[in-house]
Amino acid sequence: MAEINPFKSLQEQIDDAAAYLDTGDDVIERLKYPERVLEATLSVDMDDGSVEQFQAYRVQFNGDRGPYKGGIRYHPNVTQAEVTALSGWMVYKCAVVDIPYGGAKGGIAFDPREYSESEVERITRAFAAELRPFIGEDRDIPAPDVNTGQREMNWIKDTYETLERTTEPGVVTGKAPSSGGSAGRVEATGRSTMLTAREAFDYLGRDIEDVTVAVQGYGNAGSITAALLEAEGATVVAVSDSKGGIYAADGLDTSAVKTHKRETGSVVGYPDADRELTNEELLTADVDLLVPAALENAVDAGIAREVRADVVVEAANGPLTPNADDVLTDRDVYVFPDILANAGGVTVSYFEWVQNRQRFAWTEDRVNDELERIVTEAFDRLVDTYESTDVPNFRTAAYVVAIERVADAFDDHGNWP
Ligand SMILES: NC(=O)C1=CN([C@@H]2O[C@H](COP(=O)(O)OP(=O)(O)OC[C@H]3O[C@@H](n4cnc5c(N)ncnc54)[C@H](O)[C@@H]3O)[C@@H](O)[C@H]2O)C=CC1
Ligand SMILES: O=C(O)CCC(=O)C(=O)O
Repeated sequence: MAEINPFKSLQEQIDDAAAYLDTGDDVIERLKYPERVLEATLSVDMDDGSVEQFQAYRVQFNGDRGPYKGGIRYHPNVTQAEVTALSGWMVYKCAVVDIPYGGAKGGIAFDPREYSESEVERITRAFAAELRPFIGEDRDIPAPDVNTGQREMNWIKDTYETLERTTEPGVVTGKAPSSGGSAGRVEATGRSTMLTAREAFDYLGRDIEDVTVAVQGYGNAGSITAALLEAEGATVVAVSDSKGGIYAADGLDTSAVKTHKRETGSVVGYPDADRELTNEELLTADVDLLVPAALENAVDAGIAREVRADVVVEAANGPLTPNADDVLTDRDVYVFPDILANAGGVTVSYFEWVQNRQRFAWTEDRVNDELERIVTEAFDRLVDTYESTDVPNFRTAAYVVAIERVADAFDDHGNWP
């Protein structure tokens, strides 16, 4: 497959939506490019006494609606183009669910599984020290993404607070509750994916209890989506991770699969599966709902022609190439986009930030109720836009809603010469 630049995909998505908006071309052009890119080379001491260098990025794409917000990814394939796309998707995601943030994203190009815990800590603290002048609870607020979680967020908060000689828990979200993290943040991304799927099948007049599901990627987003869909009565028949997939016609026990992955490092080898699947077999499995929950560009046009699910709900950011999107639209497959379906993560990050600023912790029930309200309202707004305009699909509907909100904020605050 030819390499697809995710930043170009983002720009195409914006252009697709712009055709349905009155927003001026000059504003649309501005909304297609990042405001600021930080690239840092981190020189870090390794356990054996050597020094290794790591490329790190933080892209602040747009701050018209509030402080920059978005996760930090550790992965060998991290590039400036990828981080830029991810930062742009954050802008439109925050706008779709109407929370008061702009968008940013960060990443370090390395595989943390190849390093000791103390090496990962030094790499993270080195990055936090470089980020220090650019972040802050009113400026730019990092959070977890692929291969990062509470541990890394706690280190970033501690490094920042130590260097700034302050306490500012809202400088990052996705922290452990002991460091000011919110109840429900770990589950939040999967919860919004489940809520989007539930609303989608309801909208299509179908019972979630009759739905079979395949989930690509069994990390934070994928495994929680699978568990919450199972709790809603859906049957999760196929899941995968970077080592391969598994299938069980009568349904997998999502919790037992998670335990197996924790103990062995993969879903592969789970003893109660009927058989193993390749990545492509998983994406084209005969199911009602496909949830891509791994990385960008997982589904290209060739795979899209073979997808048998008639509903796709994106837990990952950018899992479909633009051509795959076109193929699925032509085939009348409903795609509910990432900027709605995985927005639960940043929404509960927002709740965490509010709690940090108020020094007042919410209960998990309150977090989940507020999240459900925000996701269902955003879903309804997308449906209204989809039905009242000529947009071809829910992704374009989502960008129409989001771009309008960002452009309004830009218009309202005016421009510098
Ligand atoms: N963690 C969060 O709060 C949020 C995550 N997301 C997005 O969700 C996606 C997954 O992120 P997380 O679950 O946080 O990461 P994670 O690191 O917890 O899990 C990623 C999973 O994807 C699997 N994977 C990687 N390559 C694969 C492949 N080719 N085929 C099948 N599985 C593969 C990995 O083995 C792992 O199980 C990313 O696109 C991320 O940007 C979006 C919103 C928030
Ligand atoms: O929780 C956050 O602030 C951002 C999560 C994230 O990186 C994402 O939604 O892709």
